[in-house]
Amino acid sequence: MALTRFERFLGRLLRAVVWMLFAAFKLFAPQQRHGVSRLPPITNPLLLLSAMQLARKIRRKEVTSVEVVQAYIDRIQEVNPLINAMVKDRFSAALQEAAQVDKLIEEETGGEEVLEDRLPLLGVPITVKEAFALQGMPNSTGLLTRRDLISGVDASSVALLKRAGAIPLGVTNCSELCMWLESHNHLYGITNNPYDFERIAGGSSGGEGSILGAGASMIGVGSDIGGSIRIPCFFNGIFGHKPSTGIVSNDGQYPPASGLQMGFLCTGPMCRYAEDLIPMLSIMGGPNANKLSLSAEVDLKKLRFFSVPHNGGSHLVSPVDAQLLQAQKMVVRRLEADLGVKVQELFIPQLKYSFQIWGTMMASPGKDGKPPTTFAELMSEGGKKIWPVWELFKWLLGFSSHTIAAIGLALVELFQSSHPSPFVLQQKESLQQELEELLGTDGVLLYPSHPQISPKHHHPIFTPFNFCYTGIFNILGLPVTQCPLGLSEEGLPLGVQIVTGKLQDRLSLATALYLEKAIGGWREPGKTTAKP
Ligand SMILES: CCCCCCCC/C=C\CCCCCCCC(N)=O
Repeated sequence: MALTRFERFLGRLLRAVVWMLFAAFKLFAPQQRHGVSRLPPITNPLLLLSAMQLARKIRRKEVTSVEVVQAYIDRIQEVNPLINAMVKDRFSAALQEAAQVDKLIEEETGGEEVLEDRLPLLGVPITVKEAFALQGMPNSTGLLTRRDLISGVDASSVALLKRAGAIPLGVTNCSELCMWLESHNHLYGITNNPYDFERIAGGSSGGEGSILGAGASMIGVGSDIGGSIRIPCFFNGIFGHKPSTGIVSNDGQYPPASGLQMGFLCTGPMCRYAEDLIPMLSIMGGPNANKLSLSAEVDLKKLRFFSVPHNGGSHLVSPVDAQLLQAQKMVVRRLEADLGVKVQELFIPQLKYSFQIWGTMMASPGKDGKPPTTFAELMSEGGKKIWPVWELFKWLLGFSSHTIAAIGLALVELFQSSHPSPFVLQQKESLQQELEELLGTDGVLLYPSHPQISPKHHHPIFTPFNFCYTGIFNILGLPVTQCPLGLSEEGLPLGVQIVTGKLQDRLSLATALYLEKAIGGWREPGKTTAKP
């Protein structure tokens, strides 16, 4: 049973309405104006080292932690007024902690190896998405009603990074309730893309994406239930990893997942240099990281590679940008030339239903039979669930404390059927089986990160389903590494998702490391406009 004619008609109607709204928006939307159009260049060479290189230098006393932390504070102070990525800092506490680190290193008698083993990130600064609890910092997730909430403890993943010696510099912006492609809310405002301030930094971990892309942080913590690590990593030209389900604890982030969503939400690392992904994942995963055999050597020549260029033409989703298709082809050529492997191009028809699969599974009750918390409940004010239609009315008059994206999601929820379509469930099952068989323990799949290069601010309102290029892998529980692939003709980041079988994270991580060397990885914004 395929989609009914009525469902297809509804899809087309929706597209027509969206394009009419988009045309009206283009005509009347106010343009953002910035005095400065480019990010200032990076002048301090410390900002161009990976976390692993810096940690080594700090341990060897080649540089002090205070110098490194101060370098990052200076860079944040220089760029944050332009990108609005960090929403609350803890600079003086971070400098004090850095001074303690330097003292500890001075007094350590066991040698560098002891420190490396016990405290692999000793003295290295880090940034954290505001949706995670970080002691002493706000944890509003962009909700005005949570504006005074200060975390008393750390989220599990943040605690593990701190225990490894990392020094948090502050928390970064996200979309309202972490459920949108753009990082915008009425508490902190909108985050800009460091490559073009008129474009989005992505969401929901967009503050992390932007601050990392701007060279004002080198490692950060993000979360992803539909692409919230991978979309901002893609738009800001950095690396990110959505781990296999169940490896990194999701405790201590808001909102908590409910229903089946607990199995789709993943916490993971975001960083500028690929070599930091594995150490961060090992730390953030705690004992669970052992399931991934991250230290086992990967011989890329022995892997089977596949490339899927698009989702087969869903009418809800934009076609994949020609420059992204070209970049993915270039990766295929490099893999074939450098490694002598044959990359097989595939079309997987079930991917066309990615959004329907994601939507159905996200709305499903958990194993305990309880339905997930509704978006309107999460948006509640003074303990009362909001009324989406009333909220829309308020928004039109400029009185709502919520973004149009959050209101839109609460409205869509009203029309969601409580009876999942058997056709969609069947597509999900067959896709899961096909991909698990295809990838096994040695398969690597290349898939676009998103059909579009970073859009202009607010434009995702007209293309809300595009996120399903990333969201589908949350439902399937597969690990994905987001890898940058140079810049477009307009100087905006290109990229690709690298997908592997469950618990085979080391394969996509090794492929990303290779591609960083082959293609160049993160590029400093405003410096070069280079095609891949
Ligand atoms: C104002 C327009 C709103 C229309 C809403 C249309 C429905 C689209 C459904 C879901 C969009 C969710 C986007 C999720 C982005 C990433 C989420 C994440 N935390 O990983």
